[in-house]
Amino acid sequence: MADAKRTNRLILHKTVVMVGMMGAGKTAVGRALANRLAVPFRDSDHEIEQAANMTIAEIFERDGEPFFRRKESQVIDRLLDGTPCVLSTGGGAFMSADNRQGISQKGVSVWLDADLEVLWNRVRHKDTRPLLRSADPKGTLAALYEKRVPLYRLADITVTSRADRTLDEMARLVCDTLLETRPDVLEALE
Ligand SMILES: Nc1ncnc2c1ncn2[C@@H]1O[C@H](COP(=O)(O)OP(=O)(O)O)[C@@H](O)[C@H]1O
Ligand SMILES: O=C(O)C1=C[C@@H](OP(=O)(O)O)[C@@H](O)[C@H](O)C1
Ligand SMILES: [Mg+2]
Repeated sequence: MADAKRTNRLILHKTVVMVGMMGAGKTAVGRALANRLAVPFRDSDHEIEQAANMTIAEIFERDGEPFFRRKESQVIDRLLDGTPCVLSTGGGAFMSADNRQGISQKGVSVWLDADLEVLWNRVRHKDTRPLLRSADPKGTLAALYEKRVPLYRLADITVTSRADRTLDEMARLVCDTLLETRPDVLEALE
């Protein structure tokens, strides 16, 4: 596997869509994975922020969450129709049945599965996530976790994100799992 990376002979046939809770590492691992696969990296939150010239928090505040969700679905649809890339979504994107359908038809979903403590430790120091701007952010995160995990389980591939795994280790694990289980998505040329 390491050789395949070194000789740059990995061919990505379908877009890899990172899903999971806030703090799971979708953005950071997605970027490392794109680098490893030598394909473009896209992040739906970043695309929305750029198009609106506003932060996610400002969009939530001014236009509301339903507006944000519509933009999110549009961005995901558009990027799934482009050349294969790594696409990191926001934590709520996989809750929509329409988004899940588009992702499974045109790409492959990878759930970064982290437990609540790991997630909390990764999001607690930042106030950029509007849904966690509550009186009890840890309780809010826990409630979202309970509600969302059954849907994340529907993802095509699951990779466990433990506290002791680095970003590069995570990217390698996702890459190796795709190579082993999804030759229709990722191919290593001899
Ligand atoms: N496997 C990991 N090892 C170390 N730090 C990580 C790991 N995964 C995520 N992080 C860190 O946790 C924070 C949240 O990650 P991020 O990629 O923004 O998550 P998400 O996009 O899923 O909300 C970032 O500071 C990121 O660098
Ligand atoms: O879980 C969610 O509903 C959200 C997660 C965020 O992205 P990350 O999961 O990348 O933090 C961002 O899309 C928005 O704040 C809403
Ligand atoms: Mg992110």
